Amino acid sequence: TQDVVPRFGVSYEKEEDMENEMANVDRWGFDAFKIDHLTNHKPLTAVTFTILQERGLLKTFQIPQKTLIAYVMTLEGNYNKDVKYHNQIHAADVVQSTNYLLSAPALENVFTDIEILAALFAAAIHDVRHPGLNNQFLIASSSELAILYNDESVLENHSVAVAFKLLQLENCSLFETLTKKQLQQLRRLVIDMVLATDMSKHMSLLADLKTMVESKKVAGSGVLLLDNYNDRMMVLKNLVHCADLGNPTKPLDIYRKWTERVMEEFFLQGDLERQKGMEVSPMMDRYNASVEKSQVGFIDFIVHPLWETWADLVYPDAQELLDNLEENRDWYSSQIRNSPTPTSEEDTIKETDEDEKFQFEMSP
Ligand SMILES: COc1ccc(C2=NN(C3CCN(c4nc(N)nc5ccccc45)CC3)C(=O)[C@@H]3CC=CC[C@H]23)cc1OC
Ligand SMILES: [Mg+2]
Ligand SMILES: [Zn+2]
Repeated sequence: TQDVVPRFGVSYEKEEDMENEMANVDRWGFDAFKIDHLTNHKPLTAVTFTILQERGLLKTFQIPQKTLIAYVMTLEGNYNKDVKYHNQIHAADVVQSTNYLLSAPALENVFTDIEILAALFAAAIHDVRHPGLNNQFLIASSSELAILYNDESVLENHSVAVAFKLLQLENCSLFETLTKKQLQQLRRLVIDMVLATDMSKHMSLLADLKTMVESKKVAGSGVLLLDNYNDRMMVLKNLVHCADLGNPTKPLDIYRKWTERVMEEFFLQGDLERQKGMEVSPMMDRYNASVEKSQVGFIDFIVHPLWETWADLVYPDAQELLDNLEENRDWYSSQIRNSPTPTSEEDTIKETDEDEKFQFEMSP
């Protein structure tokens, strides 16, 4: 008999609080931190189980509930709880954000069930076993992982490999009910989407998205027409990439918590670089950082250009997210400790030069 599983896949004490928070699972203001607290650090299992169940994907692919729970619990256990940002709460946030973006009216009936399953699975696994250090550090320190992956998307390759390895564990064979062809298609989609979360691919991904928006083909009903595999793949890669870069588009109180965590993680890497006599990476020197300036630069150079283009693609479905982003950018800009207002022309120029320092080139 199908033994009964808990409503959200995991056990929790406060029934009412859990139901109230999970009621927001389809909203952009969903608070993954609250679910982390209510589930005793199992937010990824709760979110992934609830969303796959809600989309009817377990039924569609005949996936037993207990197999899904066993797999995602194991996956969640392979996220590093001591890492401040790239942990299971970030994974739960990206799954929930990916689900929201997939639900845009402009994308209704655009993607197949296998593509939707692949995108949600890619979001769930995309940072598993993240060490709290970036690719540049792993490469510069000749880490085992950089040697294994020849300096190419080291973290992203590692996360995909670990996630697929976990599928071979006892009672974790999540995709055993899929046909050989479905599994081949899913594996290709997942590898491509997770590898596309490597920020060194950002500029080319955005360029492809811009090209598509310029030549956007829309059916009469306003739904996007994606009539070939490459276009569908490119939109899915950008969708998960947007979810991964979604923090600044969230309600300010949630966004600020992500900023606090990512800066803690970056500063710990900076401490390690300093200890090892390496050059301390930009934004990672706790003794010489402006958190607010970093966020304004991050939004101006990376997040806004991407989200502005995404909002064009799915117009008008992402307008509220773009508004949040612009409001949040203004808030962080207003928080930049107000250096004395420059009294003359050359002071103004000097201050701008100071800001230049914050735009460092994306790694090749
Ligand atoms: C909430 O706040 C953050 C959340 C995530 C990240 C993440 N940052 N990054 C990098 C992206 C490119 N960066 C910048 N590039 C260029 N040209 N200019 C910049 C100007 C100002 C700041 C950054 C940059 C460096 C960091 C990752 O690689 C992580 C892993 C994957 C996705 C995003 C993550 C940063 C946050 O705040 C800075
Ligand atoms: Mg990543
Ligand atoms: Zn991520």
